This record gives sequence, structure tokens and C-alpha cells, in this order.
Amino acid sequence: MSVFTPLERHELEAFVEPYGLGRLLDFQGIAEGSENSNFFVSLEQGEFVLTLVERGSADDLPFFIQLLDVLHAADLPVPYALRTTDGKALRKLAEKPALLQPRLPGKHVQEPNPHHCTEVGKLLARLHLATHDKPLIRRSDRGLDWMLDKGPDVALLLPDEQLPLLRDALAEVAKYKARLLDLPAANLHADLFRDNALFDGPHLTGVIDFYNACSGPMLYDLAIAVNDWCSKADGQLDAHLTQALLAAYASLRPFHAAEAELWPIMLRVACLRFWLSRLIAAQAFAGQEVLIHDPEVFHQRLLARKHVQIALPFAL
Ligand SMILES: Nc1ncnc2c1ncn2[C@@H]1O[C@H](COP(=O)(O)OP(=O)(O)O)[C@@H](O)[C@H]1O
Ligand SMILES: N[C@@H](CCOP(=O)(O)O)C(=O)O
Repeated sequence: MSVFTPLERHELEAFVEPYGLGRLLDFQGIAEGSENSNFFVSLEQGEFVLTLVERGSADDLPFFIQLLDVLHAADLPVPYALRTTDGKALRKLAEKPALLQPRLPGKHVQEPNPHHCTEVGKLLARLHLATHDKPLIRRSDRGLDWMLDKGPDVALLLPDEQLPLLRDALAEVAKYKARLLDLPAANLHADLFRDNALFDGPHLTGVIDFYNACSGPMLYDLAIAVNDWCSKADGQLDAHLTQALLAAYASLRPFHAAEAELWPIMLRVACLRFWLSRLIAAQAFAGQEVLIHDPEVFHQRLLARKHVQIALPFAL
């Protein structure tokens, strides 16, 4: 399970006191996370999630807090950092940066249908529309330069038969980098997988885990979401799911011609990003009790994106 920092009850009792939300009733570590330590926390006044931030620079935390405040103000179903009665959002617990957020209702969807994909497409468009006028600036720490930098090291971990695919994908990133980065930008979730969305029946009730959020091309966020929500077991895109997600997104934010042109490339770039990060994590956490996502899934998806049949809905 992925609670990297266990907590004692007395530590948590002292931590929650300054929020003025009542006494601690119960708490429980959450096994599903893979990067941070998360706990469900029951207080007299409601249900919350405590996150101890385990990865990344503490300097980035004000960005995440500010972005979630912006999205919450835009009425998106996102968690946000609660303030203590004297106004503090970012605190420390067990020597780690710590945030208390509302617990959002709903469950993860494993097998999405077109309706779920419609909800995800709309949510992503709303997230982009809420931020594209004035994105809060943060470079992704898993961006194009990171891929070009890590790619050669990761190649050493791969069997020979997978090397041409990796080399081609890296060459494509290098070739199209400037054009991809020039596409219309906003703030991105940059990790909107099924395990970062919550549904209550047909309603999307929460998007969580903004620790990959950054500023960048909106099309990249869409490609990341489509690759996870709309892929079949063999890695190919499911046409119904993909069309539902894209049409819903485009109904709120129509696509630009350059986005339609670069769509197949962006889908491959988004596969490469998670193929690399999963290979790196699988090596770094081998043998440890940490949730490791299978890199092979993104190897298959990248192979399957060689020929992309589903175009972006774009009217000339
Ligand atoms: N605000 C929240 N409301 C409800 N559940 C949450 C919330 N934040 C986290 N969770 C639960 O905790 C799990 C792990 O959270 P996540 O942010 O994805 O962790 P990690 O950053 O370690 O990947 C999620 O799958 C979800 O079940
Ligand atoms: N959703 C990702 C995990 C998050 O990516 P990371 O690079 O921040 O670990 C996946 O399923 O691989």
C-alpha cells in the first residue's frame, strides 16, 4: 500500500485542531495513491482528505494551492486546500508538507461508457476555459525536455525489439517540439486518468490529484485523457468513447486548425510520457510496497497510435 508516512492518532488530533472543524473521529490511510500519503479523515464537521506531499519540490505547492482555488471559484468539482482559522493553507505534519481538503463524493470508473467520456470532455474544456486567459505558469516536470533527457537512459532498460519505437517517438518529440509548445495554452491537469476522476452514478463529482498540473498546450491534456479513458485492452482507441469525449470538449472549446493537424502526434507524445515514467518508476520501486503501473500498457498504446484514424472534430 502507498502510505509512505504512517501517522499516530495524537499527531493528527493536534494537526486538525486549528481548522475549527471539530474533533477527530476517525482516520484511515488510503491504499490507492502512488505518489503521496493520503488519509481519509472524519471530523465532527465532515469528511476530509489529508495529503502529505512526498514527491516534488515544496516550492511548487503554492502553485497547486492557487490553481485549485481558481478552479474551485470557477465551480469545478475539485479539492482545494482548507485554511486554518488564522488563514494557513500549507502546513507541516511528520516533517512533510501537509494539506487538508474536502473529501469529494463518488467512485472511480473502471470501464467508462460514452456518457462518462462526455462528462470528462466537458470537464476538461471547463478547466481550460477557466484558465486560458491567464494561466498560472508552471513548467511540467514531465514535459518534452524531460522526455528527451530521460529517453536515452530508459532505452538501456528496454529489450532490443522495443528500441525503434522509442527512438522514433523521441525523434518525433524533437522534430515537433516548437510547434507543439506553440499550440493554444492554459492550465492542464496533465494526469486525468480514470483513477483521478470520481463519479456518482452518471455524474462526474470530482477530479483529484493535481500534482502534475502545469501550464502548457491544451491539446496535450486532451491526449492524456483520451489515451486512458478511450483505449481498448489492445491499446487501440475505441471510436465511440473517443468521439464522445472529443465532441463534448469541442462543444465548449472548438479546436484550432493546428490542433487538428498535430493531434496524432500529440497522442503519441502523451503515450511516450507515461511509458517513460512507468518504466522509470518500475525500476526505482522494484520490490517495494508501492503501487506500480504497468509500463507495457503504454508501450501497446504507443504502438497502436502509429496510425490514428479518429480525427479531431474540426470545421474548416
Ligand atoms: N479530495 C478527495 N476526495 C475523495 N477521495 C480522494 C480525494 N483525494 C484523494 N482521494 C482518494 O485517494 C486516492 C489517492 O489519491 P491521489 O491524489 O490519486 O494519490 P497520489 O497522488 O498518491 O496518486 C484516490 O484514488 C481517491 O480514492
Ligand atoms: N497516472 C500516471 C501516474 C502519475 O504519473 P507520474 O509521472 O506523476 O507518476 C500513470 O498511470 O502512470
